[in-house]
Amino acid sequence: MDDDTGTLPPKQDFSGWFNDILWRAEIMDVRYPVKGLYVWYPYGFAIRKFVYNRLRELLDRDHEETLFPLLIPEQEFMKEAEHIKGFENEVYWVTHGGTTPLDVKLALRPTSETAIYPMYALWLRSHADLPMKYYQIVNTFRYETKQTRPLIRLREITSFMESHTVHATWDEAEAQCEYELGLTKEFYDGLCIPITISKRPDWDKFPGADYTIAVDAIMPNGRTLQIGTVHHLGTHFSKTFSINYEDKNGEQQLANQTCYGISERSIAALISLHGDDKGLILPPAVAPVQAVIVPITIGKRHEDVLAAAKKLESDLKAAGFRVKMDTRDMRPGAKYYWWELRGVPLRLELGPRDIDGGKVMAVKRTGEKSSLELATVCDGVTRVLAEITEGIRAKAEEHTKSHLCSVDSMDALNTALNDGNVAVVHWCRERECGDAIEEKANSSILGTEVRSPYVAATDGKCIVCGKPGKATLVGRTY
Ligand SMILES: Nc1ncnc2c1ncn2[C@@H]1O[C@H](COS(=O)(=O)NC(=O)[C@@H](N)CS)[C@@H](O)[C@H]1O
Ligand SMILES: [Zn+2]
Repeated sequence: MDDDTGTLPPKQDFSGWFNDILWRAEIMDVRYPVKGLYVWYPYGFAIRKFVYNRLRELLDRDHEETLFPLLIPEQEFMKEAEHIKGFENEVYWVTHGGTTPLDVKLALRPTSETAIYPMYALWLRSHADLPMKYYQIVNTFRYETKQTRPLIRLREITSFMESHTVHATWDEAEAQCEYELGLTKEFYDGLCIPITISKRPDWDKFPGADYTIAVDAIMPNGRTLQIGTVHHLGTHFSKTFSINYEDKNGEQQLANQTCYGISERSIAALISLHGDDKGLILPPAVAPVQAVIVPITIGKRHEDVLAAAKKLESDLKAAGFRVKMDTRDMRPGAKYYWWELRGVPLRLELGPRDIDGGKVMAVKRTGEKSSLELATVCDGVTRVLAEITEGIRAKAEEHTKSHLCSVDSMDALNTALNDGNVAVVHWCRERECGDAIEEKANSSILGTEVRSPYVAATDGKCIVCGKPGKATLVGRTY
């Protein structure tokens, strides 16, 4: 879309790199004239399509997809006290239809509990209707006052997956929370994104929830990004919205609920964790173009090379790969740069010598080169793409592991965070020690009950008061 002026900043300058890559790799255009609202370029939207196709595949094992209205009448939105408190400063209101003032103000959904739950109250009658497990992927609106940033903190969240489930008992709802965490782990494994899972402190849980378990990624600069949350809602909302059912004994029971959300932050983490100084590096599973064929047509064998390249392209497409052939009138080197910037995982270079030898040069976006037999090129490409995936995963795991460090003093905590790490401390879970940790180290308590292969769930002395404490993640967040 934009002619290329200059080059991408080094990834070391992460925020400069991230802002630049969004337009250079044609992900999102930030020039839309409303703060916090951004435009998907077609290429970015194609990445979103593959990422969310995968999310739908996982959700559809256990949920059904629905779609609820965007506009929520004030009286429904204002029903649940904690929910209102949590969102009253973030909700956008529609007050007019044309020039006619509306008799009832309508909220633009910041999340859809108050749109969905009045309908759940109509749908749910008997225990036989349970469990109900529905999700939608919609845009939601939050008047964010912290710094907005494309893909990370938007005022229109364009790709908001929200799951809302209803269960007969608290325990069944808890089992669903665990199920959704497992689904989220599988989703992010598919994107080669290492995650930490932890239970948010009470002061940071979702408004109206019994508890919140969050999924965080450690970004290149050591700050953490919350890329998913699962909330056990208990009967908070079913009380407010009269979501009850007749149990086996004919008694009316309040339902127990969960809700669960993932947004385009998943794509922010994908871009940020895997990219390098040359641009994006996309795991083949979600790459709109998995392999680009570049015919080397310098010299007289022009026709042979093009014919062989066309055959290669059709063979690979027939085998189900997403392949493009680049025959633009450009120097090969300029083509390489163009596709590397867009994170295409594999480049196939085909020249006269390759054809004569019945081979094609396979160049991984992660660096290594190897030559594949054209006769078995589909198996070769399958193997090489799998190697690329494992290379991307290993690099991200190494990054995450090396940015987690255990500390047992406030000084060491400050140093760890200033060095761009996430700290593992012991915390007694008392509010005042929590406040001390957050204030003295300018940090956020991410959570306890930490689940990560790189964090030992040990007990120890609270870093503030010395009383028995639990392993706790502390970081600086987006
Ligand atoms: N302004 C925002 N921009 C982008 N993503 C956001 C924004 N606010 C929240 N998210 C993402 O959306 C997820 C769900 O949001 S939430 O508030 O935690 N939870 C809910 O809204 C619940 N109703 C579950 S859907 C968060 O984990 C976070 O990854
Ligand atoms: Zn303490």
